[in-house]
Amino acid sequence: MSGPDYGRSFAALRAACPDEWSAYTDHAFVRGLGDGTLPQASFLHYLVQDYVFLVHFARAWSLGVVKAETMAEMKTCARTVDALVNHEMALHVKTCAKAGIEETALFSAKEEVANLAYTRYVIDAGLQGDFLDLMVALAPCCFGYGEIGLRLVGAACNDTPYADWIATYADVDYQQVMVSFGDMLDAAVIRRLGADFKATPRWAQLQGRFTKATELEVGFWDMGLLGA
Ligand SMILES: Cc1ncc(CO)c(N)n1
Repeated sequence: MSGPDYGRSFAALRAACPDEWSAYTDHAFVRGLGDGTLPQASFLHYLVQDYVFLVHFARAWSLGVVKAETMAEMKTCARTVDALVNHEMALHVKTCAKAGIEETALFSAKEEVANLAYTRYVIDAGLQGDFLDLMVALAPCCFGYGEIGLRLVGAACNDTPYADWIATYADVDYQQVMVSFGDMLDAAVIRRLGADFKATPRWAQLQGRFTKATELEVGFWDMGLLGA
């Protein structure tokens, strides 16, 4: 199954871990969002955890500003922090408010282990490694949700209660952020590893980080299903 065009680096990373990638993007939780069969309690449980996730995820992207080597890299990272904290999280705040959960409760929600493991893995990739280590650890989250959003919005079921969630990730603004992230990632990879990046020893290590982050996304969906 091919995905949206978010650049060469992402296409190569995704193609090298097909099992992990489909376990993530075609997870039972995702199917339940698409056909509306996901229990509301599971969804709310996930969404509260995802708010906490986005707090730490925004911290990880902020580290990208610190590790950037070009103005284009810095701008993409700064823009993504803005998109996360000022746009994507609005979905969580609005949806939870309708269910009677206030934003202060979201901010102080108890973080589950699968959630904590994921974001701290990403932050550590950036602390221990360089800009590329950080970017490939961030990539599955961003591109995966872009791919899921596009697939679900094109699917038949119109009466899923999760249409707002789907619309957030299928939205042209989110998709545009993904396309520019993909362009920036390609440029960052070529700048550091050269056009033949896939032949470098470094690429195998970066692939390992991407695959691990993809596995941690699967764990996040599992947590969402179990928590309700
Ligand atoms: C767990 C997770 N992965 C990716 C995204 C997309 O930003 C999200 N909101 N949550």
